[in-house]
Amino acid sequence: MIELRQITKQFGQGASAVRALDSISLHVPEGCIYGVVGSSGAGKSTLIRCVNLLERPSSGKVIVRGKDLTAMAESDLRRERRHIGMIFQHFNLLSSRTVFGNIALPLELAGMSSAEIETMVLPLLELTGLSDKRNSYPSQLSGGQKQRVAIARALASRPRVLLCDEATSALDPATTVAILNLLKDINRKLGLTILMITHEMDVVKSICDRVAILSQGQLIEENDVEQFFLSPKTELAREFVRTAIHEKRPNDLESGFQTEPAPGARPVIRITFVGRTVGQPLITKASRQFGVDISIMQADIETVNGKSMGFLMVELFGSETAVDEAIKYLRSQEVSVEVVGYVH
Ligand SMILES: Nc1ncnc2c1ncn2[C@@H]1O[C@H](COP(=O)(O)OP(=O)(O)OP(=O)(O)O)[C@@H](O)[C@H]1O
Repeated sequence: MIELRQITKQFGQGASAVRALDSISLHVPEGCIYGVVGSSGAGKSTLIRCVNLLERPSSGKVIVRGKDLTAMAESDLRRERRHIGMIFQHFNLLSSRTVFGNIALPLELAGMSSAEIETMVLPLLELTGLSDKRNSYPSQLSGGQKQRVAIARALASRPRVLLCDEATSALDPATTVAILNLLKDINRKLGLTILMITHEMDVVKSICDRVAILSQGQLIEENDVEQFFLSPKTELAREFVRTAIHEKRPNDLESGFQTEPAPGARPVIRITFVGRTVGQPLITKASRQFGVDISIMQADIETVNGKSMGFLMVELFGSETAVDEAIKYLRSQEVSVEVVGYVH
């Protein structure tokens, strides 16, 4: 549905030039909720603004619904943009218009009659839970309600794609959950493809099907969200996963932790698995079968895109051979096993 091919964006020239995006290619399949995460300055806003050409890439192609936007004349591009809705961190509502008036705006600009507008806006008010607020002004609304208006307005022109630029970053945690649930609901009910950029891994954990990591303008890792949580490949991805599962670093839990093996040091391993019940029998089996004592340093069950995932960090006590055998056994099971270090 959305395809970026080798997108590069450079701001400025010469010595002061900033390469905000460096040859980014990604594909967002139809109906997918796709999250792009990255630290501040990684290029997230530039990336999402390139999708509807609010920012024109320096090179590369942007293909949405099979059409190359980068090759379009301005008038065709304006028409095509109607199929691409967008919401922002600070809502961007018109303060002089009511909730109804804000949602109706794109329809008025498209030249629709009042009767047509009414029939389109009323279901959107209902979908976003705003029916009782139709005559309120933005200043009378909470942040969550303002974002609901922005979502309804973005949906008014019946887009096939919704771009979300840090849509929950200005909201408190409970309101964030409500807005994410609304986006998931819209994705399911309308089959809308959603591309969201965020610096919050909790957002990815809650609703995304796929995720990409942006770092210094480059896309360094991309995966199905479950696989991403099971086995992140880069250090930055591991760090993002750690924040999402609120995992403490082993050296904060145990003194004498080190990353390199040493004689007499006990391995610390992280076991990640899908499903609530997988972890416990495996630990018991490994312990019994190989005569290894297993001490749990931390354990957590998280819901990742609707599925339960378990995250265990354990310390293994036993002879070197027994410990190696136990790790080998765990690796042969349907869990992800990573030796994160050693404790003296
Ligand atoms: N209009 C511009 N002119 C010059 N440099 C820019 C412009 N817009 C962005 N940049 C630079 O491009 C890089 C990426 O910025 P961008 O805003 O896309 O990052 P971001 O990941 O969205 O960051 P944040 O999370 O802090 O908003 C930064 O180094 C930024 O300073």
